[in-house]
Amino acid sequence: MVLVSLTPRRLPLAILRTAASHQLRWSSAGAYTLSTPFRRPSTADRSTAAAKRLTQATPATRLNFASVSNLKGGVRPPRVLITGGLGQLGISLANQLRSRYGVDNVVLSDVRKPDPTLPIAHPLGPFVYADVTNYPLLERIVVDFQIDWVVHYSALLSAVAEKNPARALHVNIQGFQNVLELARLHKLLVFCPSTIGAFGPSTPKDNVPDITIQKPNTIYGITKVHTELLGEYYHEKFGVDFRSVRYPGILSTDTLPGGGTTDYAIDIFHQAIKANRYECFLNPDAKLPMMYIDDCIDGTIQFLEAPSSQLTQRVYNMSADSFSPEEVAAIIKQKYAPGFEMSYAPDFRQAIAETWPATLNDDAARRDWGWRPNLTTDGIVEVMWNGIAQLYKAKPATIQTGAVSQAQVA
Ligand SMILES: NC(=O)C1=CN([C@@H]2O[C@H](COP(=O)(O)OP(=O)(O)OC[C@H]3O[C@@H](n4cnc5c(N)ncnc54)[C@H](O)[C@@H]3O)[C@@H](O)[C@H]2O)C=CC1
Ligand SMILES: CC(=O)[C@H](N)C(=O)O
Repeated sequence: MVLVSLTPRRLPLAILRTAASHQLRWSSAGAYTLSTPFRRPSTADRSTAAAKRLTQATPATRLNFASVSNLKGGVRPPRVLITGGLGQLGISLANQLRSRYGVDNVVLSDVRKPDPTLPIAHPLGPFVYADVTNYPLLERIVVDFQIDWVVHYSALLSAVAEKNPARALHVNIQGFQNVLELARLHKLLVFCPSTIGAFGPSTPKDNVPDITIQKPNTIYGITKVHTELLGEYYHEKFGVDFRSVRYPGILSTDTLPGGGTTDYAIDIFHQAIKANRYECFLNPDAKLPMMYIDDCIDGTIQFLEAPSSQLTQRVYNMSADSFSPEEVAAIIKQKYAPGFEMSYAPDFRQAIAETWPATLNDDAARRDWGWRPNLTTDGIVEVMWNGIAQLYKAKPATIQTGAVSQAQVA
């Protein structure tokens, strides 16, 4: 894989190229508009390539960037920095945003070197090293690349954080504070996800609303409550366009989970397809909110592009469906692998799962910015099974399995 960095001198050319070759059009109103307004794809769409789906023109309605972002006059698409960009979510978001805004307008950053087997759709797009705890380095990237939006994905997830609390505090708290300060000084839109882990043992279990008791007892949860509160503070006090959603556990086929409590829901498919058995680190009835990655990424883009004036709050629950290990195992056994055997050896992650909600209420996200998931449990299991089975058929040698998350938290 060859990676190039985009220098500021190349930016105007990059923008022109983007406008010419992608879906951007110069409108009579004197603004670049995106001829494909964000459209939530139907389930049927999912058989076609994501990039193709997002670049098909539907000229009837047009998105003027001026209405959705901090861009002056809406004269160009946003330039986006994704921190933690090589993680489970960053790669998928970058693939979609690069199809939508132009490859050079989406800068990926991380502290690890991109592995050629990662499913990066545009490997020649800009990639930079950025430790989010290093403020001057982050500022340099924001200035050099003339960044407008930061999607701040760098974080240690629940299980990894619990094993290394000091590091989690540093990365999750210092990293976010750095991004917020940059947003204040350089007028950036900041999206930083929160999680179901921002709730705790005293939160109600079911149909959990946006505003409720939040007293998590994990380091991860504590750092995410800090994210929510500090982001809201910067919004109120300094007018920073801070946005956050509480993601549930996200399931993906071609990117691996980073060491969380919900990782079993991906591992189970790898092990079922390879060995027809799985030992789960949560109890059979540990029901948690879950979502397929396409819904997560589509919803995130929809939220990023929503006019700020439409948002009645800065942090939203975002839900698709909920299931427990025994429920997903039953579907696998019934529909895909009759001989599949599931056993249970709950570890410290069970104690974390017990403090998280089983179901979320996301009415406000649906009302304010039109959030709708496409897939519920049966659909999620179907795309996971088919997608991972396909991976093993196509290129088994390159697949790192679900054991990765076990190793990370050992
Ligand atoms: N994947 C999920 O199920 C959920 C994720 N989230 C949140 O979404 C965000 C992204 O999550 P994932 O992609 O799943 O995580 P991940 O663990 O797969 O990726 C995180 C990335 O951050 C990078 N990173 C670690 N320390 C760093 C540092 N000091 N500087 C810069 N980068 C650093 C890692 O190298 C990694 O590539 C996180 O904030 C997470 O809390 C929230 C709920 C669910
Ligand atoms: C739900 C999350 O935040 C993440 N997947 C984790 O399990 O830590």
